[in-house]
Amino acid sequence: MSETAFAMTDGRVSFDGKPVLRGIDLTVCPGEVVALLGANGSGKSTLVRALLGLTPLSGGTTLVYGSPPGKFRDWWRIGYVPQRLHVGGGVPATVREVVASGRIARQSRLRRTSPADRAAVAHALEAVRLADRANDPVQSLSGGQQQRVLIARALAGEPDTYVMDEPTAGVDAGTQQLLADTLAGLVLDGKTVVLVAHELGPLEPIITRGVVIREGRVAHDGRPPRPEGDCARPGHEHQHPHAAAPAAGPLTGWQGDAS
Ligand SMILES: Nc1ncnc2c1ncn2[C@@H]1O[C@H](COP(=O)(O)OP(=O)(O)OP(=O)(O)O)[C@@H](O)[C@H]1O
Repeated sequence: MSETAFAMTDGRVSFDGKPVLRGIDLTVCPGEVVALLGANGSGKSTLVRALLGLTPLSGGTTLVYGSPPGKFRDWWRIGYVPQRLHVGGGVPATVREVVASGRIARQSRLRRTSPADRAAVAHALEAVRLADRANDPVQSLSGGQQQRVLIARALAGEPDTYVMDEPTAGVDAGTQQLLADTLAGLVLDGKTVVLVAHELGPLEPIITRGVVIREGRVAHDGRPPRPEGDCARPGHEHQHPHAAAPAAGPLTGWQGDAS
């Protein structure tokens, strides 16, 4: 089996005939910490979902550890933190239950929860500092705390590769630093990380590679570019296209050389 986490070649996605990804070539190797950057609506989330096979390609190919997503069986190797803050759906679930669901891909159909499962869940809850909320309904938590639950769910699965769609969106500075410290530990352990970010903030020191997406194409792939302009200022609010008209992102005007 290939140890290349993701390999997309000429990846294309269209929605209602409108091209959103227009020929993406992206390979992610073990131990890389890749930030997908770009303005609102440039296609970052679509790219992440296409890498995971959640959004089908309309052209090109993509492989997860050497297999097309539909044929990939070792999903425990991938820990996905989606962008949406809503967790638990309409079903009342405790924080612990949501985090424990991150172990499912590691469990066989017949095996009951093992001590290793319980230890991994406890460790994940500690890592995001939510152990004291473990028995609370997840809906009773703030948006930022719910984001930490999603991160803990991914941590609990002890995957080889983490895929995080804006893990720091809507979370306070302390939580951003907590996430950065947690990821730094994972990186030291040789884990692979692909994350979507609008502003790197405290994550910047651990990023090994920046991939800037502009209008569905890779505009830069190499050294993480430095943010510039108004959007780089502290306190800048990232806008989502679902909430408002598309806004310029911090890297919109970035024209640096690929390195
Ligand atoms: N399921 C969908 N159906 C139709 N259009 C979609 C769908 N998902 C995304 N789009 C559109 O595709 C484009 C890219 O969206 P995407 O969410 O991938 O961008 P993004 O770079 O992640 O943006 P943001 O930083 O705001 O999250 C946008 O114009 C968006 O409206």
